[in-house]
Order: sequence, then C-alpha cells, then structure tokens
Amino acid sequence: MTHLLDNLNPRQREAVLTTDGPLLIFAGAGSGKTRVLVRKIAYLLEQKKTVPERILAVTFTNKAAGEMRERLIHMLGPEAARVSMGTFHSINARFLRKEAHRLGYTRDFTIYDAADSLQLIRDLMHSMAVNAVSLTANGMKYFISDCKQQMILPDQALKVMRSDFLAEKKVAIYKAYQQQLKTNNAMDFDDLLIMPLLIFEKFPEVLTLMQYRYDYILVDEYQDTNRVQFLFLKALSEKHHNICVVGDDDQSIYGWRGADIRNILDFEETFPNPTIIKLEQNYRSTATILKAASAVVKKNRNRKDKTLWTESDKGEKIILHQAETDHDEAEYIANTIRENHFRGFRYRDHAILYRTNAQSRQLEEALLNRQIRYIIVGGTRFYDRKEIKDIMAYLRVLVNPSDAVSLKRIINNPTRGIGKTSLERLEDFAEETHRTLWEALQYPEEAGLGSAARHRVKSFLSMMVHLRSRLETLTLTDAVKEVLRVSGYQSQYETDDKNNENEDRLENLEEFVNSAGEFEQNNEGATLEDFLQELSLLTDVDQWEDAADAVVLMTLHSAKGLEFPIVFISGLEDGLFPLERAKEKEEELEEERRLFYVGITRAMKHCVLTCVRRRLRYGQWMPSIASPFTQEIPPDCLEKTGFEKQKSRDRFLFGLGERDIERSFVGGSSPPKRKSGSTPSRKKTANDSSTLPLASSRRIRVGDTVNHKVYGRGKVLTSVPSSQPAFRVAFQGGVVKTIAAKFLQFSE
Ligand SMILES: Nc1ncnc2c1ncn2[C@@H]1O[C@H](COP(=O)(O)OP(=O)(O)OP(=O)(O)O)[C@@H](O)[C@H]1O
Ligand SMILES: [Mg+2]
Repeated sequence: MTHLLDNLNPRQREAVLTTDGPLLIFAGAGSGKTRVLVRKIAYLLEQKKTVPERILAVTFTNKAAGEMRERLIHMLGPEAARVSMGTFHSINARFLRKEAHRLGYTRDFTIYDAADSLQLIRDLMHSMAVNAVSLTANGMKYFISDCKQQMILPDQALKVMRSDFLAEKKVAIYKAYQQQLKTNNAMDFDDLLIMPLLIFEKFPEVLTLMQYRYDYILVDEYQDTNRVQFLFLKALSEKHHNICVVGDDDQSIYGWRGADIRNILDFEETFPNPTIIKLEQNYRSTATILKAASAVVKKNRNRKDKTLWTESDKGEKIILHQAETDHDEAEYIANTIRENHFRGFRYRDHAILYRTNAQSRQLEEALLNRQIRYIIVGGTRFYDRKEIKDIMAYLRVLVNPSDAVSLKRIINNPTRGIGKTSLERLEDFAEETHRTLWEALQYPEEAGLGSAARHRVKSFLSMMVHLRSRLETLTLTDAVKEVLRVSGYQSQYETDDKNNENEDRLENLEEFVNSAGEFEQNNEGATLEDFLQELSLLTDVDQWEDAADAVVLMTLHSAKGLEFPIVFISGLEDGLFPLERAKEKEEELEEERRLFYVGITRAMKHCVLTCVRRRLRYGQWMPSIASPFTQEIPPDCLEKTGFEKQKSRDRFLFGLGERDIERSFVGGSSPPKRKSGSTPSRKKTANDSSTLPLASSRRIRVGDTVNHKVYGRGKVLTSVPSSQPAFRVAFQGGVVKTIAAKFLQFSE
C-alpha cells in the first residue's frame, strides 16, 4: 500500500487526518491543497473503510476530476474509481436525470449551452416584439444568469430589482424564457445548479435521502463557488457536517461569473465549529517567484492575510520584457521557447498565458513559423463548429423531441423545402394549442400549411420517427453514423464540389463519429444521452489532451490549479491586463490582480512577463505602457529587458496611416525598420503575394499533396482568404490546420 501520509508536512498530515466535522483548508497557491484532497480521499477509503460511492468530491473542471480519479486508482486500485466525483454541473446533471421528473421534466432533458440559450432568448425577443435599443439578447442573457445565480426566480425578480424602466420587460422575457425551457424539456447551465435546490425545497424527502447518501463531501477551489453552489453544499452537509473545502481567497477569479468570495471568507460563520488549517509552505515555485507573487497580491485590501514560504532556491529573476509590437512580443516568446528547447526543456514545460483569447493569433503564427508544436486550450472549440452543432441538434431531438431550439436548427437543414413561413405557422399553432413544436409537426394541415409543405413536414417527421426507433437497437457509434446517413446531412457535403470547405466539414463529422466511438469504449454501456450530456458539460480545459509534447496556450482563467516549469504571461499592459473597464472599480481591479497572482504562481522555475509599446487593437495601433501590476513586483525579483530608448521613434509611428504594415508581414521577418522621420513606405496589400517566397518553385493549389516540417504530409483542402497565401491542410495524422503557404512544400 502506498503510504498515505508520506511526503506530507505536519499541517498537511493534520488536514488529511481531520476527517469529521467542517474543515476549511485555507492556503496560498502551490501549498499542496489539491494533493491533500487526494490523500484525504485515499485515507477515507483505505483507513476509514468508507464505501467509495459515499464520498462526493467536487472539482472545478472535469479534467481535474479525471486526474484525481487516476491518482486514486494508481494509489489504491480500480475500486477507487467509484468515488462520486465531478464538477457541480456534472454531479447535478446526474442527479437531475433521476429526479427532474418531480419538476415536470423527463430524464431525457437537453442541456442548453450558452449559444443555445442565446438563440432561445433571441427568438423570444423577436416573437415578443421587444425592440428596445438598450436591451440586447446578450444583455438579457446576463440578466437572467445573474438572477439565477442569486436564486432569484422570475416571480421574485421584480420585487428585488432596482426599479429601472426596462425592469418589467426584462422580467417578462425572463419568465417567457423559463417557460419555454420547460416546454422544450431543456435546462441551461444555471438551471443545473438551481433545480436540485428547488427539488430539495419541494420534496424534503429527496433532500433527506441525499443527506444520507454521502458521508463525506470534499470541494476543491472553493473560493470560486457561487451562492447556489454554496447552498447546495450547505444543504447536503447539514446532517453529518463532514464537509472539507480547500481554497485560497487570493485565487478567486470568477466573480464576473457569479463566484462569491464571501463563501470562503465566511466559512467559519456558516458551518458550526469548523477546523481551520492553514498551509503555508509552497512546494511549487522558486523563492523569487513566490516573493513576487506575494508582494503583488498583498496590494489587495479585501483578503485575509497569509504567509507563504518555501525551502526552494532563489532561482532566477522574473524577466519583464518589453517588445515593440504584439508581433515582436510573440517572436520573443517563440525564440525563448526555441532556445529553452535546445537547452533541454520539453515544449510541454512551457505555458503561454494571456488575458484575452484574441491574443493567441500572433503567438500561434510565431510558433508555427519555428515549427514549435503547440496546443490552444479554448478558442474555437471543436464542438462549437457549425456541422458539429448541427449533428448534435439531430441527436438531441431524437433523444428529446420537445427540444424546439434544436428542432428548428435541423428541420430545414439540409434544405427540405420547409421554409420560414411554414415554420412560423407551425410555431404559432404549437403556441395556440399548447403543444410542443414537435407535436405540432403532426398537424401540418391544422397549422395551415399548403399541401406541398405538408408533405415535406410529414416525410421529415416519419424519417425522425424511424431514426428514433433505430436508436433502440444500435450502438452509440452506429446510431451517430445512421443519423448522419439517413438525415441526408452528410451527403449534402459529399455531392458538392470537393474543393471547398465541404471536405473540412466531412472530416469534422468523421472526427465526431470517432469521438462517439471513444466515449463508448471508455464508458461501458454508454447511451446517447450520456454522450450528449458529456459534450454539453465540457469546459475548455477538458478538451485539452496533454499527452503530446507541445507548448500550451491558454487564458489565465483556464490555468487555475495547473503548474508548468516555465510560464509566460503576455500582454501585461495597462488597459489589457488589467482590462480597462476593471480599472474603475476597486473590486474588479482586485480580481484582475488576483488573476495576475494566479498566473505568476503557475510557474515552477521561470516566469517571463511580456508587454509591448504598441498593440494593434480593434484595427488601431494603441500606444501601450507596462501594466501597473508589473510595478508591484519588488525590483530585486525583476530583470527588465527590451525597455529601450525608442520612445522618440514611437511618436512617428503612431497615426501615420500604416496601421496594417505589420499585418502583411505576420509570420514573416520583422517589419522594416524605418529611420525616424522618414515617410512611410507603400503599404503592402493582401494581394501582393507575388513577392512572398514559396517553399517550392511550383505554386501550391487546392488538391495538392504538400509537406510540412512539423505535421508531415498532407492534402490541401481549401485556400484561405488572408493577408498572405494560406491553405487549410488535412495532414496524415488526422490534424487539419490552416497554414501559411510559405511553410508548405509542394510534394510530387
Ligand atoms: N509535502 C510535499 N512535498 C513535496 N511536494 C509537495 C508537497 N505538497 C505539495 N507538493 C507539490 O507541490 C505542487 C503544488 O501542489 P498542489 O497543486 O496540490 O497545490 P495547490 O495548493 O492545490 O495549488 P493551487 O493553489 O495552485 O491549486 C505539486 O507539484 C505537488 O505535488
Ligand atoms: Mg490546487
């Protein structure tokens, strides 16, 4: 047996051994909070002989849950896999599959992601003829989510709202939205958190059962729970009080998504006689990194003071590099990574963090340019692509025909001649007769459709009914294939011109079938419902498979809980990090500072901060100065580079109307350096490709076979409109990527 208490300091050991009663492990970054949580679960299983299912462990991402599970299996064997583990959303979704019928949903309810919710709000605002200029669908979505996160239901909303001339309208939309969700047998992400509490309230016997179901509840990253999650934990632990939460108020970075820092700060008042254990030794970072991070976060006023110390060496100073432009910044980072690689670091030892996703483009270019492998966490997600959302909509309707958002997405996709007017008539009929849209499809005549349209609706309906019956006998993967085939969705891309984006779509659909296969392999007896649920609840980080040796790019938010030997934090400029809008409110500025603290404390050995003198934002060159946060780092921890006496030159560069000059050089060599005062050179245009070098003498065309230094052989799918010649290429390893032509070698 692994020794459960090995390699733990006395405080950590105490935290593992304190199993009963409320326990708050309150500690700074890298002090072993997550390690303690894993050991504690192991201890409960091994020493206290707790039945695995009777332990509930809540993590911030599904990936973190997966890693915890693996570690436990490694320590204790396969039995440990049975511990109930997951994010709040996935744990609640599982619960609701069994219990949502009490609130009038079926167990097949659909989970709407942010885009689905937004679509529904848009449709509702359209049908309710809401056209107030100051009320956008997006704004409404925030409003609804905000209410839900505070447990304010539509009926109470008006009472608790500040009077605002749009208040009644907003509440009316909120009400309609909630009703429509119910009709669609669908829940949004916030509902997944609220509905269990409503069930507890209405059916106390269910709560009692749940209170006896788990003996121990453990929560990681507690500082980022919101009010509803807090109420859920409180309700569940009320009988046994065996709740152990770990967190760090300095790492609370999801206030903008409703996380309530008071949950951790007020723990002592909420849970009776809690034990509080502070962990103060940091095991992750060098002394310098730790000193810098601590000094920064100490500037926040709304926090509990804590000391972090380490036995590690001082290590190297944190580098603060100022580059000329964002292009140069990316070049600097990529060069540094290349040098580190020569020195023996792996690519995967590096993480590049940024405040906003938009910053990744330049970084990608620079890495591609040097054939450095990388992975982006977040950005355009595979499951957000049109064709993937379409096929998922088919599957959702088959599982839950009441889901009108998905039904509307596919009813005329591929084109079946069921046009807008027909659909509107069907929707009106559904509303007037209190039917779902799916039920209305059975009455096309009554809904007032012409005979041709009636016929089309009937044949669509009978195809779907047929598919639904097929689902009962087919395996998950075969079901997905069958739907793709019978619906005609796949063939619409097969018959058309091969040399356009259709091939791309077909590849993605194939990849989707593969992912179904993989899911089936990993989850015995998996159903289509399980698969759809898993896909709906994936977070950005969950989609990152970290097996490959690749640099990882992600936002600072996504990096929470992770660690890397070398961390770059890019774009450390005033107005970008902290964001401009956060500077006005102290609370928000403090949250940005915590985000910076999270960023620095991801680094084990080296931390490199970068900023630029001017950045292209919204198509304009913005003169930039280093983030005020960089000045909060003690000077003896910092080594500044690149801050040169170029400021006088900068004045000539701003506003000279050549804002795109670098754009046309992206990925290539540095922009031409001009002497101060010289007139701008002629702007290079997108069509000016004649001067750009191509890797071979023959120009590359769609359909060609090409070679790439990193990705190997591939086939050119499409040409991509861009400031320089670029192609979408399907490589042999299954990777599909857009690559600048100059990195491709024509292959006979
Ligand atoms: N007692 C210990 N001895 C050696 N290494 C340790 C010890 N405790 C923790 N570590 C190591 O320190 C690093 C940080 O631990 P862990 O990720 O558990 O910290 P954390 O407090 O959860 O950090 P964060 O606040 O970033 O979530 C890990 O690499 C972990 O393996
Ligand atoms: Mg942790």
